[in-house]
Amino acid sequence: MVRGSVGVIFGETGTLEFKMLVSDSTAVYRGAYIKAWHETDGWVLAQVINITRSSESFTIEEAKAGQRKDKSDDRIVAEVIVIGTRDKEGMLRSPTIPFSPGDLIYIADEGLIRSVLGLLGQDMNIGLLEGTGIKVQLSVNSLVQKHCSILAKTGSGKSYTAAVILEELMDRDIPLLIIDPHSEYTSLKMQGPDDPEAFKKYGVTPKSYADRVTVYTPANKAINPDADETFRLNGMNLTVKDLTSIFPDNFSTTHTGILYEAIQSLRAEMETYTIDDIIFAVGNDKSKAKWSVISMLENIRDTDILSPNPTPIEALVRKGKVAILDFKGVPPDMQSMIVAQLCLNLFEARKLDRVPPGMLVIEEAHNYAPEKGFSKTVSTDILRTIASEGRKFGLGMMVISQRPARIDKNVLSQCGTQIIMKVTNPNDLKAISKGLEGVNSYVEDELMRLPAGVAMLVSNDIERPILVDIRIRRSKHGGESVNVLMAAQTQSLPPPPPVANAPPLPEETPVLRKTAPPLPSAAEPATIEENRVSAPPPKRKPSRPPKNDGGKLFTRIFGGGK
Ligand SMILES: Nc1ncnc2c1ncn2[C@@H]1O[C@H](COP(=O)(O)OP(=O)(O)OP(=O)(O)O)[C@@H](O)[C@H]1O
Repeated sequence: MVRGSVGVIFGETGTLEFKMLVSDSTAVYRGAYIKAWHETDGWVLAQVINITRSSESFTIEEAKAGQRKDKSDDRIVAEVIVIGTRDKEGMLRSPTIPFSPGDLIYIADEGLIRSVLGLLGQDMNIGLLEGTGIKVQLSVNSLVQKHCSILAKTGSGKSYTAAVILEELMDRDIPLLIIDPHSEYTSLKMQGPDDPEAFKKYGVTPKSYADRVTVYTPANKAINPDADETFRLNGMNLTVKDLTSIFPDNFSTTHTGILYEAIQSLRAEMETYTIDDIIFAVGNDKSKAKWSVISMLENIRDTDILSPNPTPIEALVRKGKVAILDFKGVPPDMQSMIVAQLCLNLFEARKLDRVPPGMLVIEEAHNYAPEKGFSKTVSTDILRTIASEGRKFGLGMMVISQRPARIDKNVLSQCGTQIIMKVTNPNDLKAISKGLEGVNSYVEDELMRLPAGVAMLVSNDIERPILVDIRIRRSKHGGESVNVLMAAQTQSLPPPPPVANAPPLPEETPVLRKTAPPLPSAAEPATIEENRVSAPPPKRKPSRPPKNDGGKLFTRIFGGGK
């Protein structure tokens, strides 16, 4: 065999595939990029998709001993698919006449791999082309403008990979707004543990992003003490649509009619009005149905998410800054409502250039933009709009989910870059391959076997799906799963249930009360925002005697009520 070659083409050949007799069992592996000289096209890039090894020459003695002395007769055969070559105009071409049996095969060099695959981006370092030392660098513009999805089954490395991309975007001062249902991204503030070898391998250094990241809680600091700020939506001059879109299933036509009349009368009377004013005005209605409307409005008011001092979108989306909306302690239907309102504000603000171009990151996207037939949420429409129109306004979206089959197809299909990690659920695999060009049964097979930390990258900018060994995070990873056994063995037991004659619990049990969070202690001075939120405007005279059960939503959020 000629020096440097790893095999020879043999048997029946085609223009898109051929077989190769491998000369050295360690020289090529499944997925390896190789090159073959083609008589008309020159060097052509190809990839090994399967390898088999066979031997019929060993003796019974060798088999009995479980050892073979001579393996030199083993026949190692690789199945190869042709990727192609770039012509003078830079177009990808594959040969039109078959490869020639007997021609030698070599390991492909970096230049050929980069140019043929289209790995010419110079921006974001997300890792290494699997099995090589070649850096995979994506274009920031393309990834942000044309949206991106990260899909994988749970525990395969979605949030790790997302954080790697977010770090790269932060290093380039791209504003980010992250919807974080499980407090996984707050650890961007912390530097990752030192692992010199891994950092050297991927060409990065550990880093904390604490100076860029602000964590917002739509609940309060008693529920989420790690948050930096509270997040509030506008509670002034709410329209019928604003209110009914919060919990659309609860408002019938009659309820909407009552609300409409009440708000009309308020508008005729005053320039600005609060939700308490609306409750008061609804109280003047003559019908019995008003009590249901009042109850629903009180439920909305009691969540505390509405405030006369809402968090401005301009504070969340700023050059070089990252806002994390940490949904810890916020019930799911409230989360969708908040995502809907927030994204509407974001889209409007971006259209009017009130905030800079940036990226909206949606974790657990199947909950906020579910596919028809799975569930319905108020946030789907605006997320669809951003997916289809965001690009025009420089508003990108990163969609992250463990259930690709359950995400709205209109949203998923708009993502120009797909990063897919291990997926085994057949419906999810089907959803992925349906939505992507260039994903065939070989690719589906590959997806089921991917090890943690390796992703398949499918992008408009890259000629065919590639596997990427995702780089180490610069910041600390926050999505570690809980070691149940260790927790059970080390954590102290919860206090025993109260005995019959035990004294009642104090009136304020901080974590459970949301409408009146405890005042901060002297050691922990409250921020201005906290004071603002914990002291709502004086309420008008109650429109009816308060109910003892505290309202349905309140009960749902906090369990049994008082
Ligand atoms: N590129 C990587 N390098 C090193 N470790 C990784 C990498 N990707 C994932 N991991 C490890 O794999 C584990 C699971 O990753 P991650 O938390 O990102 O999974 P996930 O898909 O987001 O899971 P979930 O759906 O439960 O949130 C983590 O403990 C992480 O440390």
